[in-house]
Amino acid sequence: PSGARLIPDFPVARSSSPGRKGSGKRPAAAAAAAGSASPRSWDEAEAQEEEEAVGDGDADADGEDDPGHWDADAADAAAFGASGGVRPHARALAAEEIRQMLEGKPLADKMRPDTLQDYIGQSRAVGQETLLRSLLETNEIPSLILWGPPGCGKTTLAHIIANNSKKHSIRFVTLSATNAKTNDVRDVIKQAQNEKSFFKRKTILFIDEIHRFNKSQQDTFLPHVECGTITLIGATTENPSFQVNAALLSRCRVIVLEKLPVEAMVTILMRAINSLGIHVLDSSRPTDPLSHSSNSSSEPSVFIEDKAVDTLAYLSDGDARAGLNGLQLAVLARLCSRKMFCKKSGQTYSPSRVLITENDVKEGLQKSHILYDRAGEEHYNCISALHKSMRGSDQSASLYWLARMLEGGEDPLYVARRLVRFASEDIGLADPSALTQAVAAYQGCHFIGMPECEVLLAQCVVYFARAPKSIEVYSAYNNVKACLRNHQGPLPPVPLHLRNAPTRLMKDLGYGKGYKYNPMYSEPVDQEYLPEELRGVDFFKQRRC
Ligand SMILES: Nc1ncnc2c1ncn2[C@@H]1O[C@H](COP(=O)(O)OP(=O)(O)OP(=O)(O)O)[C@@H](O)[C@H]1O
Repeated sequence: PSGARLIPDFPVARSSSPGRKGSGKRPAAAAAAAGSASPRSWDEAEAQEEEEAVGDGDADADGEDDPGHWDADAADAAAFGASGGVRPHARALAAEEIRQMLEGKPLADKMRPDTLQDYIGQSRAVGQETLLRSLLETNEIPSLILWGPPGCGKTTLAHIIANNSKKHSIRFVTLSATNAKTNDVRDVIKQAQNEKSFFKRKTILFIDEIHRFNKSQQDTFLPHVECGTITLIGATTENPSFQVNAALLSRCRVIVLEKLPVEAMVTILMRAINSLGIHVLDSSRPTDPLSHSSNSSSEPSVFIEDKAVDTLAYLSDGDARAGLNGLQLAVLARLCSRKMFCKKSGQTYSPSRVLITENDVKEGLQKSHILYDRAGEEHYNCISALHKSMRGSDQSASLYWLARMLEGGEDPLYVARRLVRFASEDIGLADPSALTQAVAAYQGCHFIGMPECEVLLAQCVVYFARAPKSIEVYSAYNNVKACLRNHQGPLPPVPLHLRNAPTRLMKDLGYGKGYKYNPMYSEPVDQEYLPEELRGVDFFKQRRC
């Protein structure tokens, strides 16, 4: 992926990053910091303020003891020398101010854009030339299904539509299929009918995670979408062709949102970083003059390494919520550990700089559980570990890998599908009811969703770990497939006696001739079922034919 080159693996200490110096290329975060990202803040006035050149310093030359703390004098003397790559952004904010801004509501919610202008990426769905964009601009909102991976901006797009609709006196009601009941939907529809008939007001109903509604719950909307009582906007991470009723789907426009690319993630993160008044250290410009902080308070300023931003953008895997929350955790953890550090060492002196390093953001991501990458390698590693643990009849390990996936946000249906496969591949005829168990677990997960379905999967996983195993059928079937693959020349014809003969002509050609209908015989029937050239082959015994 393009993002891979954004995070070359070089040590934290700037003095040991010749690769970056030499390449002359600036990482995405530094490039964004240098100009393009438009600062946004909770306080618009602050964001408008002219950028000031603030802060200076660098990490400890070895970056080991406590890379997050250093003081201006030490930094000046470090390898970075009297120069550095501090990229100025918004007004210098003190660490304490930043900590207060980060407490409470998740950063991702605070940063949720209100307008399409601030909505990053997704140009295929809502770019300038798209139909949806013109519809949104003229406030002609069709019923929509927003389909895309987590954190790519589905709810945000709905939020932007809601903002716009309110300006045009359109009601916007939000329900989440994770906790709404059918009666809640009925109430919304009833109110929408009243609003429509008495006040001629339209209602847009946004249902988050619409795939969690079962088919009959989805049927509740159908007539009301049809007659225009409500405009439905559903958001789903699941393929709507399987998870949304066909009839409902045909009345909605499906908008496919994509995983945010690394560049878009950098822009989103940089906006948050600017809003917080955190400064980015540009490692590609080691000779920039280090200016002293313009922060008037005695509190330290907060800095982040540009490679930390790039790493965050890359590891967030297109999920802006994960990236922003990872940033929030990294900054908060670093600010809190600064306090602890001072306490522990009994210092009264507070370090004048706080640096967020690449390691801090990696830890932040781990804490927000997103290092479990649902689309990438970790997804396959964990399912493989689960499969092997069940095969090895280790029930504890099986439960562990199951929980690792589910707690990491894995789709329970993905796990359930693997269990169906395992039931036949590894247990097979040693316990044929395993297949029934797996299919039942799949259906149960489909009915009740997470988190309730986790115990269904846990039960099935333990059943499978404890079950006797047989690969007899699986191996025999593989032998048959190998036989077909290795066959030279045209495949042998189906023996005439095994062919059906529904017409006179076929009978005349010998179809079905000599076939012995088994139920007519009380003793075992001597009859060939394989093609002539395979006579005597036993796929259950041999590995290859
Ligand atoms: N395209 C975007 N532009 C700017 N910010 C975005 C964008 N997409 C997501 N974000 C940020 O990420 C946060 C989470 O996004 P959002 O809630 O829209 O994701 P979602 O696709 O609905 O995810 P989920 O399926 O997990 O509910 C938002 O609050 C916002 O701060």
